[in-house]
Parts: sequence; structure tokens; C-alpha cells
Amino acid sequence: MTSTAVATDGLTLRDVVLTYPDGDRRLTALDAVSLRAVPGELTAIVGPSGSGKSSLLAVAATLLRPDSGQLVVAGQDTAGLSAKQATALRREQIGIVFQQANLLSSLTALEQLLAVAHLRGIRPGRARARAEQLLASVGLGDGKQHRRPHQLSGGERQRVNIARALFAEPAVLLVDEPTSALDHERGAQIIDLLAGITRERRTATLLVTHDHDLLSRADHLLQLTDGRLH
Ligand SMILES: Nc1ncnc2c1ncn2[C@@H]1O[C@H](COP(=O)(O)OP(=O)(O)OP(=O)(O)O)[C@@H](O)[C@H]1O
Repeated sequence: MTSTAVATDGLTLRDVVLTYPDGDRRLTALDAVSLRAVPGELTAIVGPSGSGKSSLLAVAATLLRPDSGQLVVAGQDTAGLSAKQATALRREQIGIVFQQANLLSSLTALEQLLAVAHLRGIRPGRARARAEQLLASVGLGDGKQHRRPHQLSGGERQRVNIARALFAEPAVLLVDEPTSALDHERGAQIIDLLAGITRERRTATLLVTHDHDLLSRADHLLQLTDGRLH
């Protein structure tokens, strides 16, 4: 089956069902979930532990294939994609900010971004200029780009994480509990940063969170309960 281009940008899920094996039955983690995240807008999903938030992000990131339903990323229907094609789509169109900044302990902030550039085969000179510009845009311009993770605060590490996710200029930005490891003030700064990035870079941003400050900054707010979206 070949993939079909669909006249829609951002991210669309339609009637997505995801189940996991559960003994001799199946547990329904996502129950006919439909949503649309559009460029330039921040869509937040809130839900209790076990409601399916991580599962939803994993499907949106093409890391898990749903049992049924449709996922469209930047106009590309993912249904017919091979694993290799899905990886290529993820690399080009999707930025993922995980809950814990998964930074490599031996690399400086700048090198974390250059490692991504290397994997993508981007010329070192060009990559460095872009990495420096991106780090400056998330507030890490003043020499902090040469620090290693242990020399940065939790909020600064999260900024590196965000800059890294933006390296490929993704159409879709997926964010998992970005403020969970931060105090109130640092969390608020990260929220401002994500809201600004969404508007300025026109990313279709989908984030899951418990943080009520974050929720108040979202353009759209959806509630997930037992795998169903309201
Ligand atoms: N790999 C798996 N195998 C079996 N069941 C799973 C698996 N991953 C998640 N589940 C179940 O699917 C449901 C949704 O889990 P998910 O991790 O998506 O929820 P969540 O809202 O992200 O929870 P939390 O906030 O605690 O991270 C839960 O009932 C969970 O136990």
C-alpha cells in the first residue's frame, strides 16, 4: 500500500484505537481518539495517571502503530508507511520533548545539537551556526552552550532538550510533561518558551501535562479519561 497525501497540515488523529496485551484479553489504552493540532497553536491534554497520555504521544510520534484509526502528520497519512518511512517522517516532521531531558552526560549543550546534525548528515559549519542560533533562541546564548548537563539547571537542561527537538524545524512538536521536574518559576519560563515557539515557528504543538499553569496558556484544552478524549 502506498501512502496518500492528504490536504491537511499539523497533526490529525481520527478514531484512533490502541490496545495492549493484558493476559488473555486486551486493554484499550486509546478508545476512538480524534483530535487535530494545527500550526501555531498549543493543544494541551490533561488526564490522570493511566488515562493514556503517553500512549497518545507515542502514537502521534509514529513510535506505536494504532490497532485502527488514522494518523496524519504534516499532510502525510501514516497508514501505509513502512517502519523506515515512518522513521524518516518522524525525523523530518516531528520534534519530541521527553519528560526527562535525555541528554548525553559527556556532551556540552552545543554538542547535543551537533550530534543530531551529524546523524542527519548536515555540514558541520552550517550545523554549528544553526545550533548556536537555536540555543540562543531558548535563552542559552551566553556561554552556557559550552556547559555539560550537570553544569546546567533542570530548566536549562529542558531548554537544551527543546532546542534539540527544534533542530529539524519540525511541523509538529510533541511534549511530554515539560514542567514536571521544575519548580514553579522555572516551569512558568518553560511554558512561556513553548508558547512563544509555537506562535513564532508555527509548530502544531501537542503536549500532555498535569500542570494547571500550562493549561491556562493552551489554545485548546482536552481531557483524557480512560483512553477517551473529551
Ligand atoms: N506496554 C504496555 N503494555 C500493557 N499495558 C500498557 C503498556 N503501556 C501502558 N499500558 C496501560 O495502558 C494504559 C494507559 O497507559 P499510559 O502510560 O498511556 O497512561 P498515562 O496517562 O501516560 O499514565 P502516566 O501519567 O502514569 O504516565 C494504562 O492502563 C497502562 O497500564
